[in-house]
Amino acid sequence: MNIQVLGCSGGLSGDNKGGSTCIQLNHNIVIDAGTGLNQLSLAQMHQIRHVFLTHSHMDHIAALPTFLSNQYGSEHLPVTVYAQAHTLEKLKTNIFNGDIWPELSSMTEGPEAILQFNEIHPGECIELEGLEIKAFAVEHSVPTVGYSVKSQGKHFVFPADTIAGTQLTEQLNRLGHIDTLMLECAFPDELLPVAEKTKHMTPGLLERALKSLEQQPDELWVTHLKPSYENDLRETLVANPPHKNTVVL
Ligand SMILES: Nc1ncnc2c1ncn2[C@@H]1O[C@@H]2COP(=O)(O)O[C@H]2[C@H]1O
Repeated sequence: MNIQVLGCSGGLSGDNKGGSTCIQLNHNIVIDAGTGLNQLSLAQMHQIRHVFLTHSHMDHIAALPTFLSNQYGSEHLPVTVYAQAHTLEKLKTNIFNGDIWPELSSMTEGPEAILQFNEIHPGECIELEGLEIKAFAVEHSVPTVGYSVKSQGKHFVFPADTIAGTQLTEQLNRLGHIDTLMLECAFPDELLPVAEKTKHMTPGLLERALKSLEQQPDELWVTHLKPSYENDLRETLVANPPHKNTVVL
């Protein structure tokens, strides 16, 4: 498994590195379609056939409409977008509605058929090209799933945007040994009330979530730092790493 984090910022980062959430699992599968997707060349974008969405928030879908339009002319159509019913419905109603962007999800015949939606349910496992991709429900401000990805004996887990709590602990414990856990940390501890309201992590909550696990992952990737607090969060996480193998992305 050669995972590439194309973007993992919790917003518009104001630098030229990465972008918002997009994780490439192999040459044709990504999780989320944030602006990090723009790290790929056009030829690489044409290879992408499967997009697994965690939830409907803009920083996770921002590049999806323009990415799909880039697919005209690609040889490998359609692109399948996997998401929960809530996310698919919001995309149809608010994005692919003929006003903001063409109604791509209704164009199912002929050369315009570049997109198909595939509803997924928490607990469902999809096998694609030697990867086992399993969705699991997490607690966020809109219906959200994380993904567990197994391939070649390795286990990568991305709980997406979420807050520490019983649901996250139970889901992660159920998944067994994790090689790489990619957990978010959006706000500093001083903004705990905002984190609680928006269902995100702070360094303190991240530490609490890790301590609640029956088994520690081999390594922790920390993501989704909100740009306004990024420097502060990096300092805190480097000074007090929540795990012995912590990488702050
Ligand atoms: N009360 C709030 N205070 C600060 N930021 C907020 C508030 N509500 C929503 N947001 C922002 O809106 C964003 C929506 O996407 P996120 O959940 O990633 O993160 C959220 C926050 O960055």
